[in-house]
Amino acid sequence: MQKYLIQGGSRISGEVRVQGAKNSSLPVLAATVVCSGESVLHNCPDLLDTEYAVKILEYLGCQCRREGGSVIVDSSTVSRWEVPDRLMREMRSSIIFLGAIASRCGRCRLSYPGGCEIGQRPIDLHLLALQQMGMQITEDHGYLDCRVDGGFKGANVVLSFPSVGATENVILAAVLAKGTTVITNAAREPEIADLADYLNRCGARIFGAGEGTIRVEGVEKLSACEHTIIPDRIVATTYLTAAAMTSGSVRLTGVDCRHLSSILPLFEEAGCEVRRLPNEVILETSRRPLPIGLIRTMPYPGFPTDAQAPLMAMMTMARGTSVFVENIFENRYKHAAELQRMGAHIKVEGRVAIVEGIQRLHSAEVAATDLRGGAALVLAALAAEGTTEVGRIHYIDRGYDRLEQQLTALGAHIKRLD
Ligand SMILES: CC(=O)N[C@H]1[C@@H](OP(=O)(O)OP(=O)(O)OC[C@H]2O[C@@H](n3ccc(=O)[nH]c3=O)[C@H](O)[C@@H]2O)O[C@H](CO)[C@@H](O)[C@@H]1O
Ligand SMILES: C=C(OP(=O)(O)O)C(=O)O
Repeated sequence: MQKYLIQGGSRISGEVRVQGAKNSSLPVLAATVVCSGESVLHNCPDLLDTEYAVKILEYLGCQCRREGGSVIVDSSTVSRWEVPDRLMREMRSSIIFLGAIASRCGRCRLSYPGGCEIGQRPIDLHLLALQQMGMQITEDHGYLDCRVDGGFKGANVVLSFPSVGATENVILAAVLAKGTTVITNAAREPEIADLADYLNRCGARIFGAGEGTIRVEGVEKLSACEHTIIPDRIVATTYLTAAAMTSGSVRLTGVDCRHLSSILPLFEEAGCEVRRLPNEVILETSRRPLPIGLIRTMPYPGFPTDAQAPLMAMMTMARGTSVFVENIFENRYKHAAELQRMGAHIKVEGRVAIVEGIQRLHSAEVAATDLRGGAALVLAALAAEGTTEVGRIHYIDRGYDRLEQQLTALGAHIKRLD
């Protein structure tokens, strides 16, 4: 298993172009199944998860190729409607293929999705909504055998929680449905709006994506298009944190500041100077971070759960105490125990974590527990005294495109070892 060796103490400084968003590229790759023809997806990050999505597309019969930062998918040759268990288990986003395949083929057979263990992550909201739209589901030895005889029908879908994945699945079912679908309490994440932008370019009629109520008028046919994936707001946060923890300075290019509106003020609260330009953010600081009183994770536009672990790493070395409340996933503090190995003072009680900042973290042998928890350990190692070994970095490879190259260019001492 590969690991990182990170010699801490260097100031992170320089410019980095932020990759395309994992959480946009995965549903958009799944959505290519409902659009016949060749989709060209620019700014599509090169990650383990996008590789898995491409493997699913190829299994379904699509022709896929990568040309630099773009992935090209020709879905005119889709010939299968099932996803094997080994591919379903590789990532959470595999479940988004359910709406897409059933929409295209009227049938779909797949098992429960895998991915990082940060909570139970049921798919009840996805299944309930798709059933309301006419899907019949039979459970068969761990597989879901799904049929939509006569195709999906528009429905009024009320989500009891604004689930990102359930909203995406309903949109994919609704674009080719007969009639109109209204999603109430839809997720408002920018990645939902990006999925809708792609589909609308292909001929879909989706209104209100990015808001709490989305209306989708079903159309007969969708034709593939060219689309550029939005920047990754969590990766942007990770690089900002690296600079903030090392008294450094970083200029992020290719970002959308609107997507960082719940995040940038927290860096200011931590004492960093933050400048917002149209597609850039510059962060500078020369001192240890100040504590950020209370950080509660919330659905967008609130503070994102995916940024909780990186910010916790930063607060371990703040000049005071901070409190985190994780409201989205019930088991998303696994990184706390690893940060403690590096000297961090963290007390976890259910959904609350109290982080008492210390002067300096020290090196240790630690292991990534999930994607963002792994990123938090890399950040802690950059700021720590000595050389830290971060194991199980395949979790980090799920979501970060060339992380060590980018950090090296910013002045970090980081090596990947086999
Ligand atoms: C690929 C992708 O886009 N992943 C993101 C997506 O995950 P994902 O789409 O899985 O997250 P959801 O918004 O669905 O989950 C939020 C909460 O709802 C619960 N829930 C969800 C569906 C369901 O059927 N039943 C149910 O109870 C989940 O267990 C969780 O507690 O949004 C999360 C919340 O912003 C992010 O952390 C993930 O990075
Ligand atoms: C939890 C995450 O992703 P996924 O939903 O793909 O597991 C994440 O990106 O932090």
